[in-house]
Parts: sequence; structure tokens; C-alpha cells
Amino acid sequence: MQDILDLDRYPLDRPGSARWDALVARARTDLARDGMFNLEGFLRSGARDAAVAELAPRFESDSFTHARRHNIYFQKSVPGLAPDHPALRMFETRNRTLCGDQIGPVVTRLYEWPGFARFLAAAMGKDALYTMDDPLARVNAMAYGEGEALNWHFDRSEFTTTLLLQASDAGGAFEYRSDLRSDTEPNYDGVARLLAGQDPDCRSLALAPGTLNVFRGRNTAHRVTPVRGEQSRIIAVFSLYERPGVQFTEEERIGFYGRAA
Ligand SMILES: O=C(O)CCC(=O)C(=O)O
Ligand SMILES: [Fe+2]
Repeated sequence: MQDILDLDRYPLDRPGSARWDALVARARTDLARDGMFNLEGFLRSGARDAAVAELAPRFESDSFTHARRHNIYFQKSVPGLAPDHPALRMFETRNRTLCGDQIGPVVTRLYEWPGFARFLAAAMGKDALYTMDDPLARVNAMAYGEGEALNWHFDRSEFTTTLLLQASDAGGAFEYRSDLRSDTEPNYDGVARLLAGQDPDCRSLALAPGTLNVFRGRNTAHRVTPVRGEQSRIIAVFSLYERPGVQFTEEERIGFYGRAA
């Protein structure tokens, strides 16, 4: 993996070594403080260029355009919440997705490398993490062109792992508010405050290409602001679970990707 990852800086290939332990400890400290950690320069620049070259033409010809109006929950209604509650404010999202069966060898090699899952599990305080068996959902790439965005949402999974492959010229910022809710407290008024642009704890992150970003997406509200300019923002999104063999249902695949197989 040395050819694609900077393992001198981030020794994911040496689990149990003092430097590996120190990296895990740093990730955990950052997660506890910010709800996220970043490894800048994780993917080498040559591998980044190769990954973009693999993906860019397929975004033009084969990608699924995800375009919809939605609320932060991606749900039509929320039990116990009035339809006009400001936490249910509607937003527009539009971007393009490539699925696991359309993604080239650079990104796929990283996803399937056991050292990656092992490090993420240790950082997240899990015994182990496993890649998905779902050929579409396991790893995705998303492109955001001029005017495209991913609006406010919470993720379904506890945490989300992304790798920025290409930054946009302008816009395309990752904005987030960690710990906005918990698994037991939905904090609808806090959600409404954030959506009204009145949450002082909302942060903006300008990711550099090659950065691995891991955040607690289930309870961190987040969005990608509209991209401006010629160059698309391209990001890979990896899905790992605490049990092996996870797959989406056919209905979920159609909802997310417009196809079941
Ligand atoms: O593009 C990003 O940085 C975030 C992606 C994201 O939030 C998601 O895939 O759920
Ligand atoms: Fe997300």
C-alpha cells in the first residue's frame, strides 16, 4: 500500500507498534473533542491523480444523479413532530454518485485492505470493522459540479469515512455541527436553530485533497455547500460495519442509486 498511502506518516501497516498506537490515540482524542478526525496527505498525490482519472470519465457517462428536496432526516415525516416544525425545513440536494461496481482499483484497494478496517476499528473503539458485501453500496464516489451540493442531513451509520480526491475551486465546504443530537435526545429545537443559521457551534472545514476524514455522522449534522467554478469536488465514501456481510435491501439500492444491481 506504500505506493498509494503515506505509510511513513500514517503507519497503518504496523498495528500494535508505538507509532500506530499514538496515531489511534490522536484519532480518539480528536473524535472526543470534535466528533471527527482528519489525516491530511493520507493518499499520495500520484494515487489521487490516478483515482480521479479512473472516475472522472465515468461520472460523465454512467453516474446516478441524485437530485431531490429533503429535510435533515431524509424522511417524509417524523413521529411526534408537527409538519411545519422548523426542524423539518426542506432543502435541495443535487450531485452524482458512482457505486462500488464502477470504481477503479486505487480506491477499491484501499477499501479492501485489512489494515484500513483495523485502524478504523481501533480509532472508533470497536473490536473489528468489516467491508460490506453489497456490490453497489460498499464504496461510493460522489462528484459535485457547479451549483451542486449535499444539503443538511444526518447519516444512517454511526460514523462516516471519506477521502477527498479533488477539491473544487470554490464552494464545496464541509460544514458540520457535532453532537447536535444523541441516540436518546433528538434536540429538535437545536436542529431548527442550526437550520436557521443560528448555531454558533457550526464549523466549516476546507478539506485538502488526499485527506481521510472520519466523523460521527449519525449525530453530527453536516452538509456540503454548493460548488462554484469549473472543477468538480470528488470524494470517495467508504462503508464499514461491525458485522461482516452487510447488504442493502433492493429498495434501498433503488432509492440511493436508481438501480438494484
Ligand atoms: O462529500 C462529503 O464530504 C460528505 C459526504 C456525506 O456526507 C455522505 O455521503 O453522507
Ligand atoms: Fe453524510
